[in-house]
Amino acid sequence: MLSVVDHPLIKYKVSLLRDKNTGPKEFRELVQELAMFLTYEATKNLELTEQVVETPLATTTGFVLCRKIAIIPILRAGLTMAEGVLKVIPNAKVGHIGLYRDHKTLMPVEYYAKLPIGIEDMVCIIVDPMLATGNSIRYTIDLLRQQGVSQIKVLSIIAAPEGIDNVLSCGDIELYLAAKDERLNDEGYILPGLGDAGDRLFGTK
Ligand SMILES: O=P(O)(O)OC[C@H]1O[C@H](OP(=O)(O)OP(=O)(O)O)[C@H](O)[C@@H]1O
Ligand SMILES: O=c1cc[nH]c(=O)[nH]1
Ligand SMILES: [Mg+2]
Repeated sequence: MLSVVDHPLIKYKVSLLRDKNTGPKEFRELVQELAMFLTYEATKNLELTEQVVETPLATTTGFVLCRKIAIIPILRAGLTMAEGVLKVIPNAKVGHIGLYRDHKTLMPVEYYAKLPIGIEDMVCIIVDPMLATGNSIRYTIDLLRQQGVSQIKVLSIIAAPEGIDNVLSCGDIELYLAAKDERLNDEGYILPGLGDAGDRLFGTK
């Protein structure tokens, strides 16, 4: 399932993010805000159970989420998105997956993984602002499935068509995007994209 979330504020904020003159402070704030918007859309179908709640005046029916949520940021750039998701779901667990792309093969290289105990029963939300070839997200989906996870949502800000096809071919995935771009360039960067998200977030270039 693919959803390119169509909203004027998302379009406006993605445009600011793309701008090469947007500095790291504003860039980080925009990534967090866009993650919050995508979370709102991606959590619309979460299951609830009823729970009695006492207001100061009466007893009424309230609701709680049926299942625990785990946010899975792909390092480094996913970390800032995770902060945005946590603002909306503060009790979520966080499982970190450290990946970098080999510049020649464009395949992900794992350097860290720490997942919450009991993750197999949680709804997992993978976050990474850039979906280029899709290999990093695909690797993370495979890793989660090996741990027994069955419900996976993916939030990404900008995606290339090649990466979208790659991720959707994993099957039984909900993919939420803020923008679908034109293509990848020869170095595997998204066009028009926004450049290197990790470097812009953390000032490493
Ligand atoms: O869809 P893919 O082709 O796999 O590319 C996307 C990945 O590339 C970037 O990470 P990068 O490897 O630059 O590492 P970084 O986040 O540490 O900068 C980005 O944050 C994604 O994780
Ligand atoms: O365009 C791209 C592709 C991968 N990673 C990025 O940060 N940007
Ligand atoms: Mg990465």
